[in-house]
Amino acid sequence: MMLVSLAIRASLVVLSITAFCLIYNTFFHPLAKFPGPWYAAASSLPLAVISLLKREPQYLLRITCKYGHGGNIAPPPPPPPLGDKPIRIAPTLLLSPKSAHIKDIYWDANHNTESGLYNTVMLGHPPNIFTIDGNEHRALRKALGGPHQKSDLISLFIAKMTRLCFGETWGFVEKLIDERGILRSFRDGLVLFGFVGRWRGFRETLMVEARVDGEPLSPIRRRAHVTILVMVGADTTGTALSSTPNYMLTHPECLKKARAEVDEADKRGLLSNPAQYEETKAHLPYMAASTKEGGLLLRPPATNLFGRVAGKGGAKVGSVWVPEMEMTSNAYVVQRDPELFAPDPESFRPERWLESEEKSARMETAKLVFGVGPRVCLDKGTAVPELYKLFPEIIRRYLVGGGVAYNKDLLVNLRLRDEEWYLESLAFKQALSSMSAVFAS
Ligand code: HEM
Repeated sequence: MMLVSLAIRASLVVLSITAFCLIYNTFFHPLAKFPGPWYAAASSLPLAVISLLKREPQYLLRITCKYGHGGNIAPPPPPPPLGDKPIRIAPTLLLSPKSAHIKDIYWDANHNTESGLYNTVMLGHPPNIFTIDGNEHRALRKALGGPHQKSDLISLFIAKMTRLCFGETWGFVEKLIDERGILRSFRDGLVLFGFVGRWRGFRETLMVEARVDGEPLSPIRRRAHVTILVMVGADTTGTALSSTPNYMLTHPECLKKARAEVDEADKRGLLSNPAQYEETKAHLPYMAASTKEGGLLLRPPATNLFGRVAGKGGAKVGSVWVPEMEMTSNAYVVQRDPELFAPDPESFRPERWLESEEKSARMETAKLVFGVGPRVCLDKGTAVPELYKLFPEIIRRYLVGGGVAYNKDLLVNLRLRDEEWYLESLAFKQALSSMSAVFAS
């Protein structure tokens, strides 16, 4: 009996606290005046559930069209304008739909504190590059960044694909495996990562914060950072790499154009082996435009909510003053702004990048795919060249055909285009391995 009455009392306390929070969040919170769905204002749980259902980018796009004009108006027929006012997508979080506001949120050092959205422990124990602030963050970027040589990897990838597709095995020894299942675990964890980050109550009350102390680059921290780099670098780049072929395969006319361009440049001797970043930019404009359009614009691999906390005194986002709360933008939303990408913000149309330099420059300002400001992607400088180099090489070496539903199940059928090139590269590799055998003995 006593237990029952205790349970009833506990339930009443929980209910009262919940009711208080809902009422406070909806009517008395500093962000109460900002438009947005009522349930988003009341609790952060709906956003967490939407993330769990894997519908967040589409949801954000829909509600920015509906509420981003400063009021609750019905969206006009397509393409609906995004509006230019920040909207409330969780009790303490505002989302700005306008690309013009990206600089207001991400560039000002005064707002360079990352919001609680990052505190999920999924990207390793804090403090890590995503959670530390100020000078320590700057020093860590310097230590973790640095020049990389990716051309060798492109050649290696082409060689591996050739071997895989044309008779030889991958071979465990050469480690073409997901070492210790790191990427699989990362991907498996993403759903929870998104859920925990968005549901503030869970994050702040139920999560036990684990901290690893010591110097920024102590051995244990260094290992944690390397794991972060592998996780955040490989899956994003892989997604961007597969999105462009995905679009190309479903738009055969684009694939044909790209192939003609690559063949022509190849015939004129303009491409090294493998094609270099500068060569793609200079001689393969259509190919470059397709990479920008598919893997980076329409399917930004990181459509996360990269929240910042407005610093002391608040932040001016466009014409709106935001109090000292969390604010964010979203690549999937701003990169579909009909004002910049009209008349077809949803279509895969690489030609839009080739219409005029002025238009292209304007569209570039909407790109949030790698983040912006002091926390811009650490390895953007090598991820972009990698994208520009690999796909022309695949087109150059293989005939690509296949069917698609979704990147996850993208099946590609590669057929060798140039038998002679394959035999030559095989002979070259054999010569190399006998040479190394000689050196080893
Ligand atoms: C197409 C590929 C990639 C995309 C789309 C991408 C996207 C992003 C985005 C949007 C951010 C900003 C997050 C924020 O505002 O907090 C970011 C940060 C970061 N990225 Fe990337 N990334 C890519 C490749 C890579 C690679 C290859 C690496 C390294 C191996 C890497 C390492 C990092 C790190 C360490 C940060 C945190 C930087 C900081 O907070 O100072 N990324 N990335």
